[in-house]
Amino acid sequence: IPVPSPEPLSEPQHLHKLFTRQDVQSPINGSLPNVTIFATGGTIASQGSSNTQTVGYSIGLGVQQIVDAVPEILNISNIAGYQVSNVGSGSINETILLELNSLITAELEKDDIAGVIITHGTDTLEETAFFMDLTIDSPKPVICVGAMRPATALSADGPLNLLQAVTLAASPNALGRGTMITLNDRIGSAFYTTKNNANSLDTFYSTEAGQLGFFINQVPYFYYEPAKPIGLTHFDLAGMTTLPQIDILYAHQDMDALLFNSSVQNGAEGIVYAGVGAGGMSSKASVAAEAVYNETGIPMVASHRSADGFVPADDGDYIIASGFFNPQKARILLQLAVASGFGESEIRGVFAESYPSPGGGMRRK
Ligand SMILES: NC(=O)C[C@H](N)C(=O)O
Repeated sequence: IPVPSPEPLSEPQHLHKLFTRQDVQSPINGSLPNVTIFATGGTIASQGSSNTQTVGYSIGLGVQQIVDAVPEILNISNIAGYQVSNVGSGSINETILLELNSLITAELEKDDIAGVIITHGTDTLEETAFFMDLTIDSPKPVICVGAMRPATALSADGPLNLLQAVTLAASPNALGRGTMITLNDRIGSAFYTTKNNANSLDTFYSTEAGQLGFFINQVPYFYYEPAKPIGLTHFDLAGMTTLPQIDILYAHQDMDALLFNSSVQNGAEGIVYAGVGAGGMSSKASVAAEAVYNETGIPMVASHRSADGFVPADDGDYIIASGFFNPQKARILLQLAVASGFGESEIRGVFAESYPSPGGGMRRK
């Protein structure tokens, strides 16, 4: 198949409204719901040099091309699109998150909008989805979608994923469920869903609390009535233009004790560490972490490097337990809490609310 050679875009290109409903070839159908797509890049916007290339491809498709590849979506919705960025999701940053938040908030306030979609690389999609779940206060659906194969690949998954995302965003059944992640027929909760496999199509398969529903012949089927996760804290980002630096440190055998100091010296205002087991680290790193905490008072959150699991409240520890949150989600939560000016006990409360923690706090000092 002929493949154009796209110019990879390395820098985010913000706020280009590429098309409106009027620009789309088919006339606006007043009986269809309106859905707006916010495109950020990722594999769903990528092309390879052949139809068998599934690694090492380049980002280069804009939102208009992504939509043009799935004309069927115009049978179920009127579509508008914004190109917010066109980057691999490892390059999504606070600027893009804040822009997405304010654009989506404004879009969902419009009476004639049924829901919105974020097209996104899958690598960090769960972070953006979690961020939106915590910061967008609307019953209308926010659907995050991506692809694991580039658009040029044999059996590319992006087109059907997009069709399902649009179906979901336009579905009355999706109301009141917060931000969702959809990929490969599955509908997952942004609060709990995690990327599980670096390469396979079913990467957002999650075994525990994350699964909300499934597409059956492109009809979204939900297992439960609309519900919000226990402990979801809403953060109001009005007027916020930056977010604090929160670092993630990865624990391992013989973990370097200086990592905590380096983070703080580089400007971190909070640290999450991906602990061994249920939030552990080497004794020398532990001594260093506590010294940094005593000196700076910055919040430190223990998560787990294992793919799944739980870090329990440890009464008496200065460290805040992440509960069910993996390191990348704990980082988003800590970032929003620090950005909101929360003190340590409030931050502790925000984490503790999402898991069983008798007494509500863990810190004795
Ligand atoms: N499947 C993907 O979308 C991966 C891609 N590297 C990303 O932007 O996250």
